[in-house]
Amino acid sequence: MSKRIGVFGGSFDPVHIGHLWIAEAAREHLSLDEVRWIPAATSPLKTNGPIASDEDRLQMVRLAISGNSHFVLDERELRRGEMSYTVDTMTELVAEHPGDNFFLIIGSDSLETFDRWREPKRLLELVTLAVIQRGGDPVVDVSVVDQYVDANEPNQNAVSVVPMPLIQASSTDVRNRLANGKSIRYQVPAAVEAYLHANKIYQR
Ligand SMILES: Nc1ncnc2c1ncn2[C@@H]1O[C@H](COP(=O)(O)OP(=O)(O)OP(=O)(O)O)[C@@H](O)[C@H]1O
Ligand SMILES: O=C(O)c1ccc[n+]([C@@H]2O[C@H](COP(=O)([O-])O)[C@@H](O)[C@H]2O)c1
Repeated sequence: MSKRIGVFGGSFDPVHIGHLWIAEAAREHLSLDEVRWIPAATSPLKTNGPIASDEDRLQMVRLAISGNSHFVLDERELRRGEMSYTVDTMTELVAEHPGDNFFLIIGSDSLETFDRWREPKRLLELVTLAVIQRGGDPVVDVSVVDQYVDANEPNQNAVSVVPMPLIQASSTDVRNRLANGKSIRYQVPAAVEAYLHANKIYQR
């Protein structure tokens, strides 16, 4: 039987409660069999690179998703290194899972930049975008993909918007709060909070 696989890429610098809620909402709404979490080495539009080390970001995602049998950690982008182009990752995954259906989970801010991603047209041949409206951002506008989708082609369902309460959590906010000695309790899972404090990550 073919599987429905969610792919959730991010810098996860660090992973926060918004990421977990988004992944779970997408899993439920789209009846996904699994959500594959893929920490990026360097996200192509964040060229300064992440602040925490690859190992720390990986470990925090590991802690965050532990206990959820639908969530899987996929280390391929960190192993590959350099710039993490999603089209490269999806080409590999689709070749490894012929016949399965892939859904790329992204926030509305990521969708807004989609025309600057590498090979967006080819990427849309490989996945359906599962978009989540981000709290504080303009209302999601899926028309950015229109230029890449031929209305006569079978792949018309390029985008699915996942309904869920708006969340304003962001990694930037978590990092800033830590740098200023503020509480991050309940903004990241307790195990991630303990890891950040124990290893003095993002703290001044
Ligand atoms: N609160 C949120 N609501 C909706 N989508 C989100 C939210 N937080 C993150 N995302 C999405 O999750 C994916 C991975 O996010 P990422 O790891 O870059 O964290 P971030 O919080 O966006 O980071 P930063 O604040 O440092 O830019 C992106 O597609 C992003 O749009
Ligand atoms: O492939 C691209 O060109 C591309 C451009 C921007 C972002 N992405 C991916 O989108 C995901 C979220 O990115 P970010 O910047 O919010 O961490 C992450 O997996 C990135 O690799 C991918």
